[in-house]
Amino acid sequence: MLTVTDLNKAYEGKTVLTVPKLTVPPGIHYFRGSNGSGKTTFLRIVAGLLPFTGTVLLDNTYDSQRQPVDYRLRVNYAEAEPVYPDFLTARDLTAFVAKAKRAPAGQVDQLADLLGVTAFWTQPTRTYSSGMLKKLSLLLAWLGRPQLVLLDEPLTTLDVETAARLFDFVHQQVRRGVSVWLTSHQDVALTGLPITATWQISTGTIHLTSDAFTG
Ligand SMILES: Nc1ncnc2c1ncn2[C@@H]1O[C@H](COP(=O)(O)OP(=O)(O)OP(=O)(O)O)[C@@H](O)[C@H]1O
Repeated sequence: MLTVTDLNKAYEGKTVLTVPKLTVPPGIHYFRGSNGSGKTTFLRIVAGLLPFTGTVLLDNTYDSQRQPVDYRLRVNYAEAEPVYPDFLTARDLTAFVAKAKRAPAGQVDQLADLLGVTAFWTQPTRTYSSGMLKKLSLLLAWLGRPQLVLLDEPLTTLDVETAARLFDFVHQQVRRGVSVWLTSHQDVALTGLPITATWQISTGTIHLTSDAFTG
């Protein structure tokens, strides 16, 4: 469903990631790697948020750089450590992203209830704990009708009850055909999700480590 070709990413002239060719089928994909290996860089590239050279193509149709609007309607991303303008509330940010992502009616309320964001809906984000910021970022990542949702470290700072509800919801979405990629320094088995394949990011590139492809 997603193909990466001739990817090269450098920061300040120093290459951190080189991926000659990578094809990731639908399903739940786990990207692991040590600190600084390039997981966030890779997810941000796939999310269409970082400049790079090469091609990222969704479903052999949507090029992240040539058709950024169509592409980003289909690929959503939740940051590992979300940062928002501190005067905005969950309600403000959700309204903005819901419009951009063309969220269907009722979706915002459903997700806000699921993730417990309703409890601090009108508070400015400067008053949020790290877990509250995480819940908001996870809500934003499901808005619209994404085909691929990228979750960077979804387990960190999330309370156990919310995590259970989130991963139950993720599993439902996967059964409906949505693909999910995630990174985690914690045991990914904690998500309870059936992982399609695990990928290792190291020495500046990406390799498949286990190939279940059961999805
Ligand atoms: N804005 C930046 N400017 C310069 N170098 C950067 C920048 N962002 C990341 N890097 C470098 O790119 C490499 C990959 O970083 P990245 O954040 O993608 O790693 P990561 O695998 O997500 O790490 P972690 O597990 O610690 O979150 C690191 O060497 C890092 O120092």
